[in-house]
Amino acid sequence: MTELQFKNVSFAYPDGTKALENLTLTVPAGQRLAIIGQNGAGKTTAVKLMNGLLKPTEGEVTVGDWHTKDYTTAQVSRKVGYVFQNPDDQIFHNNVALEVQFGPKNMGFDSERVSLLTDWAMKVCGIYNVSHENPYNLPYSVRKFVTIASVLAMDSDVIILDEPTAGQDRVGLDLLSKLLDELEGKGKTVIAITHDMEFVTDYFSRIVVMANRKIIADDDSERIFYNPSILEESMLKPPAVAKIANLLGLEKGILTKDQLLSVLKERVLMRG
Ligand SMILES: Nc1ncnc2c1ncn2[C@@H]1O[C@H](COP(=O)(O)OP(=O)(O)OP(=O)(O)O)[C@@H](O)[C@H]1O
Repeated sequence: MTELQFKNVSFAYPDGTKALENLTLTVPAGQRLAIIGQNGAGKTTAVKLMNGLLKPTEGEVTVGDWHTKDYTTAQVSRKVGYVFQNPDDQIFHNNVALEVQFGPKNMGFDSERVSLLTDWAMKVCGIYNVSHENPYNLPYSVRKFVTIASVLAMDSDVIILDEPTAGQDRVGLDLLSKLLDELEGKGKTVIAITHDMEFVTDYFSRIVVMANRKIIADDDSERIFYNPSILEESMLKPPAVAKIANLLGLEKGILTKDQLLSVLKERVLMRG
């Protein structure tokens, strides 16, 4: 199992744009972590450093006992899979099964392992029944699951999901929820970048907030979404449930629909 570490990491793009300043972060193996923050805060840059697509300008990024700067992107991505925000940046086969098989085949896995991983990945991503389709004949939301399956099939210890809920309806969200449980059961680390605050509060116990190239908070959702200074600095909007609870003058810490309902029911019962 693979721990990820950033030690005093800064990064500037070749044109001189400073995207990250002095990030220090440890993600233990098997953890589920959400990275949130305004546009341009540095989230995508940070995860590209995790899977070796980018190398730190200063500081160290380690994946297990590897310093990413000593390894190629192909080598690091065997340990840290990255599902891009836009599936169309990632799909290049004209058949779903071929697309999902490509990674494990390319990694030299034997044919039995390729077939087991491909079948498992297509099933958990709900695309088994479209395995013979051209991905480009499928809706965006399903293409996104094709790219998730392609990364899962490579069996990396760490999986990064960039905006997984974008364009997903209730069916897609249910699938994602089951997928997260499945990955947790397998001991995989899952790191999601997202602007979907309901998704964060429903599924992630650890949240890293980025603003202006830095990590400004690393905590649970209650301490983040009920902390006005973090919300102001990051310009984040709390989930709708927290806003409603606030308007109703309910106690702090309510973040999910279930929590809200149970507090409201309790109050109704107390009145009755
Ligand atoms: N290839 C690039 N060349 C130069 N600057 C870049 C490049 N990619 C990103 N940047 C800049 O780096 C900074 C951090 O961008 P990044 O994409 O990491 O932010 P983000 O938090 O992921 O934003 P978003 O939520 O919009 O995806 C921004 O100022 C962005 O304009």
